[in-house]
Amino acid sequence: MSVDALTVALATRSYSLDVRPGVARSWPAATAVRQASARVVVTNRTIAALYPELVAGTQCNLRIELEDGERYKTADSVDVIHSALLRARCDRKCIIVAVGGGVVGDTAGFAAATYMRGIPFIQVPTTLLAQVDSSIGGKTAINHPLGKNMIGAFHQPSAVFIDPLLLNTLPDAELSAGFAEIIKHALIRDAAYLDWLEANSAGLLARDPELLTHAIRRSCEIKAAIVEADEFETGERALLNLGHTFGHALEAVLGFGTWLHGQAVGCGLVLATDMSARLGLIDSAAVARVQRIVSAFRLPVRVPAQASTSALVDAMLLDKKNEGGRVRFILLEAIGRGVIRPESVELAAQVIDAHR
Ligand SMILES: NC(=O)c1ccc[n+]([C@@H]2O[C@H](COP(=O)([O-])OP(=O)(O)OC[C@H]3O[C@@H](n4cnc5c(N)ncnc54)[C@H](O)[C@@H]3O)[C@@H](O)[C@H]2O)c1
Ligand SMILES: O=C(O)C(=O)C[C@@H](O)[C@H](O)[C@H](O)COP(=O)(O)O
Ligand SMILES: [Zn+2]
Repeated sequence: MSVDALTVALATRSYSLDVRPGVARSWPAATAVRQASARVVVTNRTIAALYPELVAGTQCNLRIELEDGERYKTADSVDVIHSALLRARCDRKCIIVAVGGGVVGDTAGFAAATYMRGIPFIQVPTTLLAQVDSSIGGKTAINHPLGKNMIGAFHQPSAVFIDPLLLNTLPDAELSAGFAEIIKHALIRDAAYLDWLEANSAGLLARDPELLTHAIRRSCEIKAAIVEADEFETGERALLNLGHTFGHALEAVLGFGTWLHGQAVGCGLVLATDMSARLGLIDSAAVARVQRIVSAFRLPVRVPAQASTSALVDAMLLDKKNEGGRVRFILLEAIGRGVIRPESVELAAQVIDAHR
């Protein structure tokens, strides 16, 4: 496996994405960590049991273990973090180190964004999904009972340590979930990457280290470039939401944690491609192809019966991309080329019904 450092170069500052086997252990050496008044590791019980050396020891002044799961990506968990920081008298120079998947990263990141109006944090992502997507770009959020990621802030990490070796312990379903975001990156930006993913699905699912490292690197490059161009999602960053208008609605309607985020996004990618075909933007052969690829990575492609179409449409009406009462969808003009368009929810409802 190769050694790679990528950079996210924002208008105001830059930070590195260090992609390397074993790099997770070097988070205490990061400049931001060395300069901090105290180091607060936020993780969950599963990670703390699997990787005690990453989340304890002399490098860590305080460790906060959250409950594991999407249903704990809540205001209560943020309160647990804030209360622990206050009890330990942490000042504005302390740093939060998020060691975990997207749930830990989003929750700890939002706690960092809001504690004393903002303290620094770094990301040590431990799932494939977090390594290719959620640890990069500074979107932090918690869920509200009425909608996904409804309460949040843009707060960029000071550094990201991406260690592919941590994926050895990841359950198969969680690995597959990460591929939903990877397929998304290919669909919006890089047709050749999709060809490569299609040709290498078996090796990637078998966790071939060379293939996995290539996918992590390519996805990080795509996400970093989009975030650099549009940090606060005033334009093209919304492309990273391909599959999410449907996906977030599925997560909320099924109940947070019933489907993994990646599973909901996988199904959402098929629905968004079908919607694009119905609008004449893309060939209908693309729908069958995207469905085949999503299935090959062991992700769902059918909308479950318990999520009614009307409930899904109601959830889509709450999407953060909506403007002036119009639902904005991310669609495909071609494989490798995403586009953002307001469209009717009636068409979205037809698409949902066609994929029961
Ligand atoms: N901020 C963003 O830009 C962004 C992007 C994509 C997704 N997200 C969010 O990320 C969340 C999903 O993240 P996720 O897929 O990482 O789920 P997750 O954080 O729930 O982690 C998945 C499961 O794997 C376990 N786990 C983590 N690392 C492990 C390891 N190395 N070995 C064994 N088990 C491990 C976790 O304890 C958990 O049970 C969603 O809430 C989603 O909304 C945010
Ligand atoms: O970074 C982004 O921008 C994304 O949209 C990445 C998505 O994969 C991620 O799930 C994100 O949290 C969704 O953002 P939201 O604004 O729709 O809540
Ligand atoms: Zn996502």
